[in-house]
Amino acid sequence: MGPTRAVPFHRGLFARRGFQKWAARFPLTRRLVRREGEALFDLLAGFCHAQVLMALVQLDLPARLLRRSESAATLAAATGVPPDRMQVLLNAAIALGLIRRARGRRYALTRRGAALAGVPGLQQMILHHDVLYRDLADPAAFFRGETTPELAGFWPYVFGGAVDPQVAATYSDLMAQSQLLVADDTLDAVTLRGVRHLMDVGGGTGAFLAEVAASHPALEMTLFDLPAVAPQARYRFAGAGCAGRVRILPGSFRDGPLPDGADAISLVRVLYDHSDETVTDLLAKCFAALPAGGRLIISEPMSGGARPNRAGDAYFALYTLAMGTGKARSADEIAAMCRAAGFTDLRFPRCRRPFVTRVVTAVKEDR
Ligand SMILES: C[S@@+](CC[C@H](N)C(=O)[O-])C[C@H]1O[C@@H](n2cnc3c(N)ncnc32)[C@H](O)[C@@H]1O
Repeated sequence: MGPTRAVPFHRGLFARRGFQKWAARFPLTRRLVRREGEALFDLLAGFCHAQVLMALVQLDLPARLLRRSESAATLAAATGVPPDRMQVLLNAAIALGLIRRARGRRYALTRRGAALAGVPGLQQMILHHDVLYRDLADPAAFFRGETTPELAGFWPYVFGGAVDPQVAATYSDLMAQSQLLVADDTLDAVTLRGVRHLMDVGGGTGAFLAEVAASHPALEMTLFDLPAVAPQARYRFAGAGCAGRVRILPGSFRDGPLPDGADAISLVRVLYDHSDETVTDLLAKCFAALPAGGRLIISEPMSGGARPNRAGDAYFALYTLAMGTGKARSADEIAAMCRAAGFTDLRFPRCRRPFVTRVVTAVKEDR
């Protein structure tokens, strides 16, 4: 047996109980020790925090408390939760900054709680986490790749098979609800000046194009998505008064070339669902479909790459791993794949909320 590798000095020190005890009292280190301890405890308790969030949403408390403040007894009676247990839940929600005590022994939402009630798609997102929870129940086995995650079944289209319209409606609704924030942030980050015709590939039920239509009245648009999904966009475009400007093309980007005619293509939350092989093929098809000078806009949550971030690397990376085929890629990885497809002028515009989406743009060079 070879010699055991020594634990680096300062890490070894921090791991020692005696040092922790001393450092927790010593004036120059006690703040650091407390901060580190709290951060570690927060990680340890994170799954309870998430379940408090889930319980609030399942019991519809954010919507109730958005309307008016309520007493614990009223909330208990309305939800079928015994009063003493409702009190535990309310205290937990107060501790997490979602609920506050209001006058007359009532409870109200904080600003964060109001955002939970009002941000489109957030509650649906939380509710569908029951699946991901089950998938992560044995995390070591999950990371070893020894489990069969359920989440893959929730998003059946990624495997390229036929999609049941009922199932498609469920996931399209979840996507459409959460699309509004993504659309806002994407449109803030990129300019469509000079674009004549935008094709949104994997555009779902049209939430992104409906937002684009509102701010770009002269733009022609095409929505391309699977036959079980794309036709649903009709209703949204009719409601948004832009049906005359949008062509809806049902099809699969796995099956043949993409339709041409657009001078810009957007891929919003599409790449991270798919394997490198599928993404390579899709980017090549985007390149082929665009004219010289055409633009590509990619918007989705991304990994931080060499500098991992909480949203991309401690959430979306696990989510896409559970889906089985997807992958949270960094902006640099996506840019490299775009270059390999022939695109140039790769840009990384700043996004307002990188935990919602990040953007990479590219151009098919005008030779
Ligand atoms: C995660 S959703 C994103 C939808 C929308 N862009 C958004 O951000 O809300 C991915 C979309 O890609 C579509 N999609 C998946 N595979 C596809 C394929 N092979 N051809 C066309 N669209 C596909 C799905 O139907 C779905 O609408």
